[in-house]
Amino acid sequence: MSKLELLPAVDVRDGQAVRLVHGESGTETSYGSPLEAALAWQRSGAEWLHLVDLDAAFGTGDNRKLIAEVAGAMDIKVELSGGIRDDDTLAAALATGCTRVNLGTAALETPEWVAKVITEHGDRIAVGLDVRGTTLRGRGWTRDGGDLYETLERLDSEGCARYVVTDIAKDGTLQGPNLELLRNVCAATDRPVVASGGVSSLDDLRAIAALVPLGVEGSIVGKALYAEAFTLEEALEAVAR
Ligand SMILES: O=C(O)c1ccccc1NCC(=O)[C@H](O)[C@H](O)COP(=O)(O)O
Repeated sequence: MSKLELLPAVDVRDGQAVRLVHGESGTETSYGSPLEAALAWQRSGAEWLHLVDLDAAFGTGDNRKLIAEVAGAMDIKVELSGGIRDDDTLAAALATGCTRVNLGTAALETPEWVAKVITEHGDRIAVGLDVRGTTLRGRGWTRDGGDLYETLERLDSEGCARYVVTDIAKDGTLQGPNLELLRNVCAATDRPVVASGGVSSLDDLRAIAALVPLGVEGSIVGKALYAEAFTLEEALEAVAR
């Protein structure tokens, strides 16, 4: 059985590494330099970094230069998210050398473009399914964007390689992941799923790791690491077997 991949998160707002609650603008707690945070996760043994440009996601500008600097400084794999919605933003994201990008809003608002870039870039494209209940949210999670399972069926048929599934109600709250949502999404698709939102403890990570046989491939971890609920070394050890 494969082990669960862990993706420590660095979410960037106004040049700073921050954590949000429910992904809401205005709830930021700042954790300083994004580059320092990313390098710290790399030194701690991370194999992946989940890097988010929150300003690009919210439409309040972007941190493009800084994001490219952070991605370029990494020796590990990088998943890049936030505001990637057209040819220009996709080209800039891919040019950072990241392993893959995570499209959110575009999958809801410009499905033809997303189908095209899935065909062009294969598994360098993942789609973020950010939900409240079973309703998808776009534009930095501020607008409704359709039904989770209908969208999943469409993206599957277009060849989408993997999904990053976030329960917004859990995100940044340290309330534990939505395991039922993860099980339901895994039952609806044969593509790998990356879990996101709510991880609070090593037991949460073990519970997500138990879903690997169902199709969960990885878990993003944000707030719990910054709040020092556990160390990344402990997390990697917890999911190593
Ligand atoms: O990923 C995005 O595009 C995004 C857009 C708007 C608000 C938040 C966004 N991402 C947040 C994350 O990816 C978090 O880092 C991740 O879900 C970790 O959550 P947690 O472990 O609960 O801090």
